[in-house]
Amino acid sequence: MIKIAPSILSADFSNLKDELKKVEEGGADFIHLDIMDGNFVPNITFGPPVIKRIRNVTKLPFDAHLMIENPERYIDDFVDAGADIITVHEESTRHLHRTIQSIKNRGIRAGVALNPSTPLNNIEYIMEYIDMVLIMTVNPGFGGQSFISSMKRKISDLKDIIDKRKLNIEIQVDGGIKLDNAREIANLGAEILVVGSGIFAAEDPTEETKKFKNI
Ligand SMILES: O=C(CO)[C@@H](O)[C@H](O)COP(=O)(O)O
Ligand SMILES: [Fe+2]
Repeated sequence: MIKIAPSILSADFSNLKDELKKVEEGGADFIHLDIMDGNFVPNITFGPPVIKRIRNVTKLPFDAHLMIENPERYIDDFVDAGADIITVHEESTRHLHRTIQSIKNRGIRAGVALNPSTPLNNIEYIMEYIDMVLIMTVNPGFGGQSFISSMKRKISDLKDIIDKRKLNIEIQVDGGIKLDNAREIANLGAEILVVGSGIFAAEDPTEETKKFKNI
């Protein structure tokens, strides 16, 4: 079954506890946390203190998507706050291998995210060290954008590479995923779908999460 990671970027921040409960009840597999620094991306969101607070209100694993420059400076803070997976952008650090090592050394899962224009080649030599690749299907920074259709080929190319090299890597896809394109994206090889506005802008996020689980 497809794994669903609701992104709280589109949730009601004044009522995060209830928002988390709603998607947990709907069968969400992860909580996707979009961390933005106003530098790597134009938007600013939240950081470790918020994560630490919400860690107590759900048992779901926290999937932290760091859209920040030089994320190596903050790995320990995010692990200490309760992140179970940390994904860093390939474009955000000069020393990707070292950054991945510092995530793995803390005993959690490491992912690498690629902006739409970043080729898969850029992660060729570090793939054996990571647990997940996040294919961005919008430009990072905001929820509610449209899926960039040329990313479909990127997802299936990544799936081929993983299969050919027999790597143990999950493919996560993030941006513009709605009920009407989710099945197609899953069929290309995506195993974890991040859904923000598609769940939290809906009237009933619990029911919407169930629908995504059943695509
Ligand atoms: O990382 C990001 C945006 O930078 C995403 O996780 C979005 O939050 C997904 O939102 P939708 O496109 O599903 O509304
Ligand atoms: Fe994200």
